[in-house]
Amino acid sequence: MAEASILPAEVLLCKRVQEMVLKGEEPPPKYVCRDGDAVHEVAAPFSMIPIIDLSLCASSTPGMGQQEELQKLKSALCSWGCFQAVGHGISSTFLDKFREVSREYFEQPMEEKKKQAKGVEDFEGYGADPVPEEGQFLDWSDRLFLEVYPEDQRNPKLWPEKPESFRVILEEYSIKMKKVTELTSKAMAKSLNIEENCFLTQFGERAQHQARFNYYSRCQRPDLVLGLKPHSDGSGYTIILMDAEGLQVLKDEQWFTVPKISEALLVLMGDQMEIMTNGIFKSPVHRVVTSKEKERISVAVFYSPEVNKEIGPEDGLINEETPRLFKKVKGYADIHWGYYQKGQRALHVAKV
Ligand SMILES: O=C(O)CCC(=O)C(=O)O
Ligand SMILES: [Fe+2]
Repeated sequence: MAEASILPAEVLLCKRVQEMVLKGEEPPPKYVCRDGDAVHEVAAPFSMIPIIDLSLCASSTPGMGQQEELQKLKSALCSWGCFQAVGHGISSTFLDKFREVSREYFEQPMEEKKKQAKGVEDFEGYGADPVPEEGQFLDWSDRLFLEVYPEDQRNPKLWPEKPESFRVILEEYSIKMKKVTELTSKAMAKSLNIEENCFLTQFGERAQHQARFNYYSRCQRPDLVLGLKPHSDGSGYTIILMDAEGLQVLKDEQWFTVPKISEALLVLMGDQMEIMTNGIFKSPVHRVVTSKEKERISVAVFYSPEVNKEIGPEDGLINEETPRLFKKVKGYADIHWGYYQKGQRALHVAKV
């Protein structure tokens, strides 16, 4: 432990958490960030984060409960900032296949994963997030980060060739994700009674999809170490597939565990949707806890407006009663990243 305490973050981040666990190493001090806040935790009852049927919201023949579903969607995003999406058009069998191949990727020998290894300060590839600012804690996780859309932004060298089915399945998932983002963006606009394509237009033709495969190794000290530190996403919104509980959302100053629902995708607002909805939808602070018993896998797809596109609150959401809260912003993802590395939120930067 004495030796570990002098290791700077740059050095620790060259090692994979998975390797430390296999070698039976204790979490080094730079990973220790919790101070007994566990007492305030509540496992969210199954029904607290609403389950929304996207196909019902999208149907072009209104009726049959569409208005109620849209109302439920709006209310979920105003309070929780997230919802569990079903009726998204992806079969449970395929979701399981995608979970499985993601797990197989991380369970390969380190030599295989090192083919996608990133430099400590790079973003894309296999490894950990770049070194945070002094004084920030490290996350008990390894991840593979890949650009997915626009297609010309992909870095094929970083798309794993093993497991053999990885690329084909990721490609298929990506195509399906495009449909899910279209359904979701339209449903959100409809729920706010604004033109159904308005968010799609703001995201733009070259909207970004980035996939982040997260592997949270088992941890001997879940009371002291987090899988992912508290943060809000800098995306427009994020679509998360998980294979176990562990993700927690902050609401009314309390952490709530997101239940795992096999057939559902968690859709979580990022800061840019909070801006585009003039603060009506909330971009929630969330974190991932660690577990002694089981490792956890998740795949987050960050859906963000195209690079260099100015975004801002929808005109239809601004009136005398609800005046403009946010300015138009450009390059928000980069601004967000700067604050993220300091363990801070960035949203104030966009406030009027
Ligand atoms: O692992 C999860 O469930 C959430 C991941 C997450 O919040 C992120 O990658 O930004
Ligand atoms: Fe996140």
